[in-house]
Amino acid sequence: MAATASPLTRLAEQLLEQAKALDAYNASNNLPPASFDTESFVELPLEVENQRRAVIDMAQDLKRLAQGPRDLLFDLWNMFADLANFHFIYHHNLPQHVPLEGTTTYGEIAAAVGVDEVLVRRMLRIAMINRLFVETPEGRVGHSAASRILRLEPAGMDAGGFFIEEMFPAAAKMVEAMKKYPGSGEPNETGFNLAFNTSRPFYRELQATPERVRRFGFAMRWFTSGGRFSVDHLVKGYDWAAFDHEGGVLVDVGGGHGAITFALAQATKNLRFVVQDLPVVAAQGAKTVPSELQDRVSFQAHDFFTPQPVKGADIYFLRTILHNWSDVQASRILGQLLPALKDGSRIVVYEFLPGDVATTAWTDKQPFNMDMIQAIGFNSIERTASDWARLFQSVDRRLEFLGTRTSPGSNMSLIEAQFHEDGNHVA
Ligand SMILES: C[S@@+](CC[C@H](N)C(=O)[O-])C[C@H]1O[C@@H](n2cnc3c(N)ncnc32)[C@H](O)[C@@H]1O
Repeated sequence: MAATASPLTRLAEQLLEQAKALDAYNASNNLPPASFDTESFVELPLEVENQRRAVIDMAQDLKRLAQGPRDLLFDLWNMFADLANFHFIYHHNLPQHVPLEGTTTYGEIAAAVGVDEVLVRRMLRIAMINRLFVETPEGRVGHSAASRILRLEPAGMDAGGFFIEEMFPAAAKMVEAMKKYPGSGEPNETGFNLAFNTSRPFYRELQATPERVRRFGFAMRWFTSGGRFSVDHLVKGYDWAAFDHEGGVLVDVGGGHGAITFALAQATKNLRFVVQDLPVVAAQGAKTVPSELQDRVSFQAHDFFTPQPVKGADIYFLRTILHNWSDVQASRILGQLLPALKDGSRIVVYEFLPGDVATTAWTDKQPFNMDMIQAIGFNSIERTASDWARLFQSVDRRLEFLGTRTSPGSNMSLIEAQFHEDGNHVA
């Protein structure tokens, strides 16, 4: 009698099937097979994207099964080492010191950044285990696909810089902050506040240093590029055309440097956009409006804890805003919109949406990563669908929660509410 396949073998067999499907997709589209040298799986049809996700989830479990629980624990605990290693790479901007094509030596990199060669070699070899950079058989250094992205896309380094220089120090202080301020929903009683020795909330603290504002804004823009993060999911995932008429207005509340507004403006013809943010952000963003959008896009300095100055807009749009604020603060932000709303105005929120039950799928983890960021830096929460329903209902009975929707292949979700002047939608 044949022995029943073990979980390890079963998983490996299932994975093999999906991996072959991915290879077949590349081959039939004249794409090179996936490798660490070139970027692969950039834009995929939904079915193939689902196969890719299945491979990732199974590979992750396969690795963990093979590791066993002890190695799994060490892997977890050593994550700080990888982050410290990346900090070195970020600080010395090492991707820029490795040529796009061809290779260089550890000595040349060390001389260029003014650091000891042995130290540079140690750091790069650790990075190589994470598939950043490669060492040739001759002992020279070149790019991997991932480090090449960091060389070609400075905003990718900004994204890394935000994680490593803002959130990583704050993370180390999260538990201390929770002990010092038990149950706090205040934005200035966080790990970030202890790490940076400031009483200002994260975004206010950044305002004091325009370079930190710039880096954060560029990071946010970078997060809208590519795959499951692509802004295309938002552009295609909502009926913007229904509002694209003469006189239609969308207010992008806390719209940062305007990345989302620019994408929505490109996809519409008549809709006008007002991007609101704190003064330094709004001033930086205003300088970047593409010339063809200048008659429909404007920036405005506005604190969303004060009354909304644009009255009667069709849509008040908040992307990754409310997740940075506890329920008490988020209710205050929504409350400042109320006097500006007209009958039928929509509040459209775009956020990560963790499921209401636990998951072990690695590809479902992003909303949970974001939830950790909220706990570390903001004393806030990444809300589930039922949390959103509760939040809107608690703000005002005239707000009808219309529900959530997630475009296939997207890792963010749309959450929508509508204002009814007479409150008659209430059953
Ligand atoms: C996570 S970012 C999101 C930016 C943009 N919505 C996006 O998705 O790219 C949060 C934004 O809220 C802005 N912000 C924070 N506090 C604010 C306030 N009190 N009034 C207006 N904007 C604020 C920040 O400056 C930042 O641009």
